[in-house]
Amino acid sequence: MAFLELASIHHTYFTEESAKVVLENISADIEEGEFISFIGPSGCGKTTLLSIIAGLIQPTCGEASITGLPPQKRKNAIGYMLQQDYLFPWKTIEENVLIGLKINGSCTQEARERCLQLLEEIGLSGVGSLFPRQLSGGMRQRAALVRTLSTDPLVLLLDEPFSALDYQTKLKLEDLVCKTIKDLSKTALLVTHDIGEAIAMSDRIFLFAANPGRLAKTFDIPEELRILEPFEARQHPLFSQLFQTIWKELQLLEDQFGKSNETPS
Ligand SMILES: Nc1ncnc2c1ncn2[C@@H]1O[C@H](COP(=O)(O)OP(=O)(O)OP(=O)(O)O)[C@@H](O)[C@H]1O
Repeated sequence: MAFLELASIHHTYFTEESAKVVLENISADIEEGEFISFIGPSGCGKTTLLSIIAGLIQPTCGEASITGLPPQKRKNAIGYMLQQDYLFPWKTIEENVLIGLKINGSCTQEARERCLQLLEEIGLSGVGSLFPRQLSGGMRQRAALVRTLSTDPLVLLLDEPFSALDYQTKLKLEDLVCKTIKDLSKTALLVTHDIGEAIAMSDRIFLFAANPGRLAKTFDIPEELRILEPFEARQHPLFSQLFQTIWKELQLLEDQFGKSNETPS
């Protein structure tokens, strides 16, 4: 039995005028500790699928389930990190990082120390008393990662967490986030538009087709790349081969998506 199971998920958004089928028959098994990236044309439903996995949206049909976890333990099983850091500007970094624990009523001395340790490991020692405005975008996003990890979730959902950062910061953060996630043995699902980022960080890539969103292909990242840090993986000859293969597949899907969106004359 898989750790995280997506079972025949369909989702339709209903508005007053119409019903839009966004996801169709998404099924996949994800193992504990796997890092999976979701890529696909804009609007194919990647964020909707993450929201379903997070339990923020109830799918029209099907189910996303974390096996072996009783319902009362699922509440804190998932951490969600977004493109924007959403740190509270009036709170210090330490207060921001600990906020999830406080809301949960689980801000024990041990949990607090674990968070502060994580801040240090992620290169943010000494910034706990500063306010978000006093940090760079990359530092704020690192603080947001620590906040996401503070409640010790089993599954991390990462929705384009690096897309608002400059290229150099993004590359550095990819290495750091990958290492942190591996060291803590978390299961991670990343939504990205960056094929290189997906190849460099993941164990597998799910390529989605659009209109309606469905799982078109799965790519297993070769062992030679998976053992490398993302930055090193980008230099490996297999990286560019895989990049080209996925790029071509994505172009085909985007062409099909474009055609399916054309209105007949
Ligand atoms: N609350 C909503 N109500 C109605 N339609 C919605 C809602 N949220 C998203 N949609 C539509 O569902 C489709 C999928 O959206 P979603 O954000 O999941 O796609 P995505 O693949 O993450 O897109 P992108 O890559 O551009 O971020 C889009 O057509 C979007 O307009």
